[in-house]
Amino acid sequence: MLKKCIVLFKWMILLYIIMGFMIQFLNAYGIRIFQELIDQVAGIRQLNDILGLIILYGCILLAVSLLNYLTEYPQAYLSHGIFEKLKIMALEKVSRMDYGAYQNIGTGRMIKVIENGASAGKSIIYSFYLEIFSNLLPTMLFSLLFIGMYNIQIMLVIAVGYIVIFLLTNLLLRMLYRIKSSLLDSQEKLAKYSVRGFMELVVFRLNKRYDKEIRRLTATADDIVAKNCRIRMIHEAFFTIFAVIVSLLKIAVLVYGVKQILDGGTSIGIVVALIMFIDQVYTPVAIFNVIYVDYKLNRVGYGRLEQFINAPEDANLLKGMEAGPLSRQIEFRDVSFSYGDARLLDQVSFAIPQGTSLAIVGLSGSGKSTIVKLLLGLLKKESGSILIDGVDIDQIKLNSLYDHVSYIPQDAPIFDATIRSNIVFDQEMSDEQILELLDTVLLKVKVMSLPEGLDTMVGERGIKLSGGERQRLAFARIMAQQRELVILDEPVSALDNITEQRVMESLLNRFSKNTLLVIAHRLDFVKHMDQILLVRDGAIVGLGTFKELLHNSPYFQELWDREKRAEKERLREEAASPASMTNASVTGSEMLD
Ligand SMILES: Nc1ncnc2c1ncn2[C@@H]1O[C@H](COP(=O)(O)OP(=O)(O)OP(=O)(O)O)[C@@H](O)[C@H]1O
Repeated sequence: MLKKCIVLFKWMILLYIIMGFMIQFLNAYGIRIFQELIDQVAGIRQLNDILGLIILYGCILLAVSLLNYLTEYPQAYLSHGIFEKLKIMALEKVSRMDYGAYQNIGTGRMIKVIENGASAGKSIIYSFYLEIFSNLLPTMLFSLLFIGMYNIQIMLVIAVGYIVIFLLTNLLLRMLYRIKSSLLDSQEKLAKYSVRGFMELVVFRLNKRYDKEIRRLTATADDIVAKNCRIRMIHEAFFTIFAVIVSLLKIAVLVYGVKQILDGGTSIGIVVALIMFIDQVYTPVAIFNVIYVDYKLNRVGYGRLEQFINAPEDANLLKGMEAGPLSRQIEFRDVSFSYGDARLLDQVSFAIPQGTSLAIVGLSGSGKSTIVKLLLGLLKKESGSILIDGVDIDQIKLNSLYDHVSYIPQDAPIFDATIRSNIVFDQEMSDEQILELLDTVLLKVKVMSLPEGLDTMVGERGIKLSGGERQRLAFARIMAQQRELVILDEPVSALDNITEQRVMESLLNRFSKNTLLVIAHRLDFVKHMDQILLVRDGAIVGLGTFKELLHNSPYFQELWDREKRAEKERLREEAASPASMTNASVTGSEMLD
């Protein structure tokens, strides 16, 4: 990933490095000219005699200032560009990621891993490699070159000082490593818990979870603060030790230089230049040691992003046979599936001819959504075959299959965008066409009453809409798509009876020629489907029409009786409560408007 980034930004990187070399050459050359100036001033009384040298020195200083300003552009471009690009690459990864691996990571942790990792990746390229090549290397190179011209022995002393500093840093490095690694753990934990708290306001508030969550977060935050303080103190200890070593070195050079001046072996200008060069040559050493520590630490953060980037991908997404228009049938043949070690589906077989409808019914947790996710290729079967027009799903390029499938998942079928975008995605559709669809799902009046109409933002996961409105908006989307296979997971769970009936009639009419697969809890709802698949604890225990199952399957009869009893109970309660009657009729009449 980092290599990809470097290749992507190669021209800007090259420009940045060339500018760095130019600046550092001019800096070193400037010190050299300054030394000549000092030495000439000692013997010359006329300003005119050294005016040329002063002008040259001034020009160098101006050129350095201008170049420093100009490097701001590649600096800003690279630091922000690399950071954002890494985050985009992470999203690209999510687009190809194996669904099971995605489920395992969790959103809060994933966001933190990506943020931390992208920031660490940016620092590795920008604050480490580029800093070395555009600043430290040229500074050291030109400084050593110019020092070597004055005195080879001093060059050697500088080299020894460098080794001492390097060894010291390595010691500190080991300590920092351990703290930083556990710091990342705490930060990811904090992100996980806070994202959970931010997203689940209603559940947390009603269950009074916030106090406990905040206490837990506070403890984690305290831990993060303490670790950051320790990291800072170790960092700063390094700087202090470094400053002491450089000061000692400067004093030694001063003593040695003054002695040489007194013995007539050197000039004042050269001693001043040497002191200036010590700063020049050691600053990169100091910076290198710090950025090396940071680099090692950033490797920890980036390593986590790399782990995420290396998570298994869905091999079928972009590879395999192109799926044409679905024309024959979908068939599950002895399909088994486990979540980890827990076997859920055991040798499931059924078929849906093209253009017919199938309902999957069964108690909660029996495996209905899992069957659908297997059919969508999100989850991968353990054994058996899932045949789409006779071709196993493992051989099909899923991206091409998705052109022929509409799917509404159980929860959050809506994303954070406008009502219009939630329906059309990339299709070209006029407002009239969109409103016609909204009319079919009984949402037109509601949308027209909104100040921003179709351009109303629905909020994260459609939070500004009711549960039923979210479902109906998703229906409008699949009606706009008109694909051959339509899969609905609990499509009417949030609708009242009247709305459910009307919306479902529209849906079944519109999709009468399509293959329709519906997961439903209410059996009443699936009476008119061509086939009903009855699932119990991951096994198929019945397949047939509503009437057939009612005759042949005691389990189906039991579920149907239970539903009838519950319905009667509900009606009795409604009859006994005038308030609820009024409410029910208000809801219904609103919908019928
Ligand atoms: N990612 C997962 N990891 C482990 N177990 C899972 C996972 N997803 C689902 N399960 C388990 O698999 C079983 C079947 O889940 P599934 O969602 O298919 O049930 P369902 O019949 O659709 O239920 P419902 O009607 O409540 O939506 C459940 O017991 C569930 O806890």
